[in-house]
Parts: sequence; C-alpha cells; structure tokens
Amino acid sequence: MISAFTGQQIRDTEQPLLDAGEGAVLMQRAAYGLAQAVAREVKTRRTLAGASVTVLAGKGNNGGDGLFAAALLARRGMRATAVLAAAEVHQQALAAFAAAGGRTLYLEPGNAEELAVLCAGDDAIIDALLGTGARGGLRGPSAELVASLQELRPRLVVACDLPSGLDANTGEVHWPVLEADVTVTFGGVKAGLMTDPGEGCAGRVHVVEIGIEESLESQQPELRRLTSRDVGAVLPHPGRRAHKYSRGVLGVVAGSVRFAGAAVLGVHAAALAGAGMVRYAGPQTVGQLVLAQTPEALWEPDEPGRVQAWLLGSGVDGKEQLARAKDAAAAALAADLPVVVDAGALSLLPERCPPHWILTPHAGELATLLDSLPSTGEVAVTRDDVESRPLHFVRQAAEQTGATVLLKGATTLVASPSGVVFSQSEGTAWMATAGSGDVLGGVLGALLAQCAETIKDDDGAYAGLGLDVADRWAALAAVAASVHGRAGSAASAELAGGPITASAIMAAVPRVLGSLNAECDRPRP
Ligand SMILES: NC(=O)C1=CN([C@@H]2O[C@H](COP(=O)(O)OP(=O)(O)OC[C@H]3O[C@@H](n4cnc5c(N)ncnc54)[C@H](OP(=O)(O)O)[C@@H]3O)[C@@H](O)[C@H]2O)[C@@H](O)CC1
Ligand SMILES: [K+]
Repeated sequence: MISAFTGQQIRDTEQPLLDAGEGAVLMQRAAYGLAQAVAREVKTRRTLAGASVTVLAGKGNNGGDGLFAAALLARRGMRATAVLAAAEVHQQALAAFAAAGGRTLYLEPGNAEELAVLCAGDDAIIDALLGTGARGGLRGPSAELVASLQELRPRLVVACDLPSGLDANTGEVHWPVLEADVTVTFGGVKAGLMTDPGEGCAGRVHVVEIGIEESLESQQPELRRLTSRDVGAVLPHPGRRAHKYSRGVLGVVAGSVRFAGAAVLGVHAAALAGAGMVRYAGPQTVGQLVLAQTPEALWEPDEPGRVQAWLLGSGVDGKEQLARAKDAAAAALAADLPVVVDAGALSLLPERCPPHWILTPHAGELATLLDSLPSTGEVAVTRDDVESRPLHFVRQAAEQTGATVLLKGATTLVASPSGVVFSQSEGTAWMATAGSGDVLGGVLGALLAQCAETIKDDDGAYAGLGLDVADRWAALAAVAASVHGRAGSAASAELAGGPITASAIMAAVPRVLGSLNAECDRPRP
C-alpha cells in the first residue's frame, strides 16, 4: 500500500531530526534525489553536459532544496540559472549554487514575462517556489512568472516536493500552478499528490527517501492507495468446492426502458467480475436485452430470490422501476446485506446507512446528495465545489450518511465513515464515457456478493493494510475502482492508446482479474 501524509505529518516527523541538528543532512538528501531525477529525465532526451536548467527558487527550504539540486546539476555540466523569487533565499544553498558556476536572476515587479520567455526553452525547469510551508497560492510576480511559463509549455517541469500553489494536505489548487511532468517528493507522498485537482498537476510522483520513512510509519496515513499486490490479495478466489450460490449471488435493480443499457452493462460486468449468479429485476423488455447479452443471468421482475448483495440505481427511471429499487433497498436493510447505491437510488437512503452500503456518485451527484442531507449547511454545495475539494466532500458525505462513499473521477476516492480514505488512479481519460460507471457498479456489486459473507473473517487478505474491520468495505470498493481503472487502461492499450467504450472496459475485466491473481502467486482455480 502507498500511504500519503499531510504536510504537517511530514514536518512533525522531521522535527526531532531538525532538533538534533540534522536539517542540513535532510536537505542534502532531498537535493541529491531531486538532482538525480532531473538528470534522469533530461538524459532520456539528450546528454546532460551543455543542457540547460532553471530553478525557480522561493524564500524557504523548498527553494533551498532546488538551489542545492541545481548546484549539483551545474557540477555535472548543465548550464544552470536560478530565478530568485524573494530578496532572501536559503543562503548556504545560494552560495553552493554560485560556487558551482550558476547564474542568478532576480524576479521583480514587471520582469516576470521576460524571465518566463528566457527560461521556457530550457531543457528542465525546477519549481522550488513553495513547499509544505506554503500558505495559500503564489502571489505577485511569482504568480505572473508561473502563469506565463504555463502558457509557454516548457519541455520538462520537475516540481520540488510538490507543485507550488498546491495544498499538500488536501490537493486543492491555488491557481496559477506550473503543471509538472514529474514531482520529486521527500520522505513520503503528500496527500495533495494523491487527490485531484492536485494529482492532475503533479505528473509522475517520485519519492526520495531522506531518513524519516520509518518514523512516518507510526502516523495514520491521510490517504491510502492499493498496489496491484494489495488488490490481488483482497480479490475473492473460489475454493475447490465452490458452487454458484457459495460464490455469491448479486441482485440488480438497474436500467429502465429509457436507459436499458445500464442494466445490460451492470449485469454483464457483474457476471464477468466473478459473481456466482446475477438476478435481474426490471421491465420485461429490459430483461430480454439483459438475457440476450448475459444468458447466465436470471430475470426475476417481481420477487428476486436470495442474494448476498444488491446493485441498485444505475439508469433507474419511472415509477415501477424506482419502486423495485425501493423494495430492494428495504430488503437489503432488513437483511443487513451490502448494497451498491448508484445514480437514481441515491435518493433512497435511509436516515443512517451502514458502512456496507457503498454509494457511487460522480461529483454532480455527490453535490446533490450533500444538499439533500439535513446536516449540510445553508450554502448549497455545487459540482464545482466537489471538483475543487473532492477529499473534503467525500469524507463529509461518508461521515454524514454512515455509508462508504466512492467518488468517481480521474482519481477515484473512497471514504469510509471512520475517515479512512483510499485513492485509486489506474484509469485513462478515455474512460470518461457513457456506461463506464455502470460497469464499475457491476464489478463492485460482484465483489460485494462474493465477499459479503467472508469479509469480516478474511484477516489474511487485509493483514497488510492495517485496517479496522469496518474499513474493509472501503478497501473492497477501492479494489473495484482499481480493477475498473486497470481494465480501461488495458482496453485502451490494446488499441494503441485509442478511445474505448464501456463495453471494451467490461470485456477486459476478466483478464485484469487473472493477471492480478497471478501477481499474488495464487493458484489458478
Ligand atoms: N524541514 C526540513 O528539514 C526539510 C524540508 N525540506 C523542504 O522544505 C520545504 C518546507 O520548507 P519551509 O518550511 O521553509 O517552507 P517553504 O514551503 O519552502 O516556503 C515557505 C516560505 O515561503 C513563505 N510563504 C508561505 N506561503 C507563501 C505564499 N503563498 N507566497 C509567497 N511566500 C509564501 C513563508 O514565509 P513567510 O511569508 O511566512 O515569511 C515561508 O517561509 C519542504 O517542502 C521541502 O521541500 C526538505 O529539504 C527536507 C528537509
Ligand atoms: K515546489
């Protein structure tokens, strides 16, 4: 699992080392790691000697890291320039930079655009204006410089610790921000690099060890990301004596005459993701389409038989289908069964949901949901609010509803009502396509049905994650998001990175499950 921490957690962990006079050593490690990363990137395009690098240096230790790194790069033959954004910068770092032959320019009112043009053509730009000590975004000439550079699209931007203007704790972005190709972060991943909109500005994230990593392990991560091994370990795996009922039966109330595809996709995705059986409840015409695509499913319009979990809501429209969803929600609540609550069913929540109810809104639906809750304040929450502060709002929704909430996006966040949050980001932008969410619902429903009766006892699978039992539902939802993202990326990769449909995502699911299992050295069933 990859853990991400707040800036404050990192600083608190560093403090004993700073108190022991180790600050300079930490900075040297950070600068060395940063310089190595820049050199590696530049060398993929050209030789280091004679290549040019500009460091944008702020007044704090982030600027110090950047200047020391640029000094190291100058000593390796790069033509190094520093643009100083403050009258006073880290003195030892500036001295080291000057001693290595670096050129110094001063950012002043009125010269931001000129400096941007001067350095935009360089082989690399290091953004070391603000780090974890930032309060708010860039201002004045620094903001102008970054805005101009962003427009000029430099060849390679490497952010020092985090892109300046990004909130290390929340991923909120104070524009302007110079979007990075690579972020070299120190000691541990900052939470703001694993949640949007921050993650979208960070590029590839590379962690440099500076000696605080072991101490950091005692902190509760602000965000968690499952690796392929974690996902493989949690995925259900049929025993030798399994039969279709023991594998897990999923009940689906999705789709409608108007949105028939949602039912077809949800049911088929669930079947492909390993549900032992899928029971579909809906209108006859839709039932026929469902069976045409998935003859393995059962169409039970009135009283579906016994299930281990429900998928409710995607594409539900009209009184009759909404009534079915309502009945299923009531039955699920009474029998204490897990439920995926999507789209149309988000308006059917009981006063307090259990954590094994997993809501799967996108940003707009989450805003509507939050507005409908009595505990939300008087100011309406909008889609824009959710998109600019997804971590805040997904946590709020889980806390206020009692449910686990999976907020769909380029980075998908899953919040448990306890405050534990997972972040998965394996997908591709091509997955923003009609029906993609219905496929995710089917995959998650299938996982819930397969794991519903064992999740509490399955200590081995969750052992490495350090989670309370109540947070396992969030982990399982994160597994679904990961499988869905990987399936989308695999489907697109098969088409040379081209566009994909929801059907293509769905078709790739079994292969992704197979390879995740193989990665965990599990025997084939
Ligand atoms: N601690 C360590 O040992 C290690 C730390 N490391 C590195 O240090 C970084 C943290 O350094 P830091 O604490 O000096 O803060 P940093 O982000 O460089 O600058 C903040 C300064 O800028 C100012 N300022 C604030 N907001 C502003 C704004 N919006 N616009 C303009 N100015 C603003 C504010 O000054 P003030 O305004 O308060 O006078 C403050 O002094 C961390 O990210 C990592 O890179 C590594 O080397 C490993 C070892
Ligand atoms: K920075």
